[in-house]
This record gives sequence, structure tokens and C-alpha cells, in this order.
Amino acid sequence: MDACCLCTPWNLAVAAAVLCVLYVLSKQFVFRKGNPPPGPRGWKGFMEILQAGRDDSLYEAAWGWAEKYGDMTFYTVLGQPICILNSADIVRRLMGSDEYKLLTSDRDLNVVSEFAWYNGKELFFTPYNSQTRQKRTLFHKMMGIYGEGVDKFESVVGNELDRILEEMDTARATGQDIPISQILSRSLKIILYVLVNGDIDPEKLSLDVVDTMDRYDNAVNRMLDMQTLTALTFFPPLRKVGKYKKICDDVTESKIEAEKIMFEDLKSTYQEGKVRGIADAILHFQSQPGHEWLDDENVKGFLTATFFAAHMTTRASLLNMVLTLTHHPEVAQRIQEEIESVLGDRIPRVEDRLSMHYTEAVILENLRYVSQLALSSLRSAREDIHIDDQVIPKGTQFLVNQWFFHHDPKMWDDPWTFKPERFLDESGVILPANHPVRKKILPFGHGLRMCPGETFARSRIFLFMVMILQKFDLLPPENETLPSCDPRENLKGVIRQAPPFKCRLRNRREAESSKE
Ligand code: HEM
Repeated sequence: MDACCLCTPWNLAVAAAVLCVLYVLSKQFVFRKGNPPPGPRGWKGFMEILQAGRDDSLYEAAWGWAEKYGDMTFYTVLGQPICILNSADIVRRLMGSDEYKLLTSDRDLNVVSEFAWYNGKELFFTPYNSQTRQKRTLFHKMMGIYGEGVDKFESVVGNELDRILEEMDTARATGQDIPISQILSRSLKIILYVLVNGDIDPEKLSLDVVDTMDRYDNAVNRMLDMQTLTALTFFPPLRKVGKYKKICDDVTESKIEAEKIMFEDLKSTYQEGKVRGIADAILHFQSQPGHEWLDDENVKGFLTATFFAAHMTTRASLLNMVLTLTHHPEVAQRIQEEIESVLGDRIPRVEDRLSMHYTEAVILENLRYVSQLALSSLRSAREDIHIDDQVIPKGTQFLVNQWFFHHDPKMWDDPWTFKPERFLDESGVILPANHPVRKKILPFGHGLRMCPGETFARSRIFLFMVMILQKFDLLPPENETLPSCDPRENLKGVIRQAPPFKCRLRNRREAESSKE
């Protein structure tokens, strides 16, 4: 037979497909030198990994692997090594100890950074180099100047909190179930927007702005989902097909709108020497010596990624907290007793956290219980890492399995029960940060890339929660069922969220005076 007869387009396509499959399989089953940590291997392991990639069930599979393999689960996806860290101790050792921390503090550029954040110009998917260190310093400076503790910012936030309390009271007076998750989520975005923009009257903030940021954050959250991330990274042609194309288009389109609000409008009205909010503060640094690298894309990436990191995570904490307190009025009542004894009718301040131990314990327990960043961090190994008698190869992606170690029944009594008392000593005082129980949770990560927004997030959650409970009792809705507050029921995504819910509010002062 003529050899050319074999070269039909059909035969060539089949040959290409076979080569692709062989390539993929060789990548999957390639023999790794050294002794990597244990994990799913061989054909059975491959099927488990495939299954875990479907339906966003990686965190469930990771739970089973943690029970089977211990502190670390190592596997590969199409040649990409992944190491899941299943205990707080191993995270502390690999990300916090002098021996390893520099080897585990990079993040690789990925498709999300490419689409949403200007190819690594944000502060997330970047190597731990001098620019990243400068960005973290800038972040702390800006939060120090415009974040907690600054009267002007606090008074704008105070106005916004007053505004939503009024909005909630008006909604309460109608006698209807109120869409509390929607109200709080909007308000949180307004506060973050004020932080970026400066002195803006929240009343004047149009719904469009909030919706635009919501669309952008949701689109990025969908793209960050592990299964989507893997598909878009390893099979770039998928970016042009079906649901993956939609995900990519949503990010691209919503980014254009978001950057107008977060950057262009501000840059066009920026005046040197007049700083309205953190956007202006960072624009100011553009002209400072040593910041020549801080081009407009760096500023945009920095602002949009920070807004995303701040908004989706804090929203998850806040909404799950309100949902949990609606299910557990006995916990809400103890917070209210603390409010009565420490604050009375006075407006809460950030520093009141120091004397409200039970309330602080509720915030910590909520962070443990919800663990919205079930599998977080996405650091990569800078070099081969030798740990005990095992080798984690260079380029391995690390996932921190807080979902497991925050709920591991070997570490916690009744892990799926909400018990703030875990974080209190016998006299009701909050356990110190270096107490062994506190060291079992790492909701904000650990080491050189740990979350720089922890103080800001915890203080916002505190203020929201205290102001709401000072004024209202939270009651279940009457016309629909309150969703479960069990975090296993939360919506999936890289940052897991409570489903939308409604509740009823009872004005505490009115309820008291009607009793008298
Ligand atoms: C309850 C709320 C929050 C939680 C649970 C949370 C959690 C986390 C976690 C787990 C990481 C990865 C840390 C690591 O790899 O070790 C992270 C990174 C980050 N977070 Fe947060 N975060 C929250 C709120 C915030 C807020 C309010 C901001 C900003 C105001 C923020 C900004 C960031 C940034 C910029 C990073 C990347 C830091 C870097 O890579 O150097 N986060 N966060």
C-alpha cells in the first residue's frame, strides 16, 4: 500500500490523539525519583484523582487522603506535582520554619492571574521576591494609614453601619422576612469600596458599583475553582469552548468594568498630595524613588486582587456567622450579655475586642467552623525540599487542607458543633495566640505570605456583629426555611459561601419596653 494513503487527515488526527493520550499517561504515571510523601498512586490513584477533579469534590477526597496518608498527601495531575498539607504542624514547619520558609513562599503565575490580574502584577500569584516584599510593605503601610485606627475611615465606616442598621430596622418594621445576606454583603462591599476610594458618602454609592464588583469577584471565584483551574491550565484550547469560554469571557468583561471603578475614575481625578483612600496612597507611591516598577497595571492588579481577597473571604465569615447565630440564639444571647456589660448603648470600637472575650471566641470558632478557604494557599516549591526521609520535588504546588485539620475529630471534640468555649479558659478569658488550641487553627495561612488583612477582617467582623446584636435579636424567617449553618452545606467555590438566606429581626429596645 502506498505510504501516503495512510496519511489521510483522519489517520493523522487519530495518531495525534493517541500521542496526546500517551503523553498524558506518561506524565501521570511517570516514575518519580527520590521518595515523595505518600498519596494516591497507580491506576486506582489516577481514578481517585480524576473523580476528585469532578464536581468540585477535591476537598472531600483530600479529607479521605488525609486520614489514609497522614500529614502530607502527594500526587501528580498530568505531571504537575501537588502536595496537600493536612496538619497545622506540617504547615508551620514547611511555611514558618527558617529551614523551609523561603522554599515555600512563591506562588506561580496562573490562568487567573493572566485573565484577572495582569499577569502576576497583583499581590498573590507572584514569586516571593523583592517586589512582592515591597508590595506587602505597601499594603501594611496603606492599611495602617487608612485602615483600622484612623478616625476618618472609622467615621465613614460608622456612618455606613448606622445606615444599614436603619435599613434593617425599616425592613423589620414591615413585618417581612428580610434578605439579610444581601443587605450585609452589599454593606461590606461599600465599606471596602470606601477603603479604596476614601471619603465617599455611601448613600451616593450607586448600586451599579456594588453590582460591578460583585460580578467581577464571582467570576474570579468561579475561575479559581480547582477543577476549572486545572482544566484551563492544562488544556488551554478549552478557554475557547463551552462553559470554560463563558468563565473566561465573564472574567475578561467584568474586569474591564471593575478597573474603571477601581482605577480609571480615581486616577483621572487624583491630585498629588491629596490622599482620599488607599488607591490614592498607592498612586502616590508611583512617583516615589524605588517604586519605578509600580506601573498602572501593578496598581490595578494590586487593587482588584486585594478587593477580591478582602471581600469574598470576609463576606463568607460574616454571613456564616449571622446564619449560625440565627440557628443558635443561646450564643447570640451570650454576646448580647457581653455587649450589655462592656458597652451598654455605646457604639463599639475596635479596641473593645480586648475586653469582649466571648465575642472574640465566637469569631475564632466561626473561622474554624466555616473554613471558607477549605484548600488554600497555592504556594510552590522553589527547589527540591528534603523533609525527614522524603523529597518534595521543585515546582510542587502546596494546598493547605484547613478543611481537614480544622475539623479532624482526632484534634477536636464534636468538630461539627459550634462551640466558642473551645477558645476560652476556665475563667472565660480568651486563650492567648500561642496556646496549643489556638495553634491548631490557621485560617489566615502562615509564614511569609500569610494574609496581611487578618486584623482588618477580624475587626470588621467584630464591628458588624456587635452592632447588629446590640440592636436586634436574630430570628428564623417565617415564610421560608432557614438554610442549615453546617459549613458542609455551603456553596462550593474556592471561597465557600453560605447560601442566600432571610431572617426576621426583633428590635431589642422595643421588645424590652413592650415587656415593661
Ligand atoms: C476572614 C477573612 C479572611 C480570610 C479567612 C483570609 C485568608 C487568607 C489566606 C488563607 C491567605 C493565603 C495565606 C497563605 O498562603 O499563607 C490570604 C492571603 C491574602 N489575603 Fe486574606 N483573608 C481574609 C481577609 C482578607 C482581607 C480583609 C484582605 C485585605 C484587606 C486580605 C488580603 C489578602 C492578600 C493581599 C493576600 C495575599 C498575600 C500574599 O500573597 O503575600 N485578606 N488570605
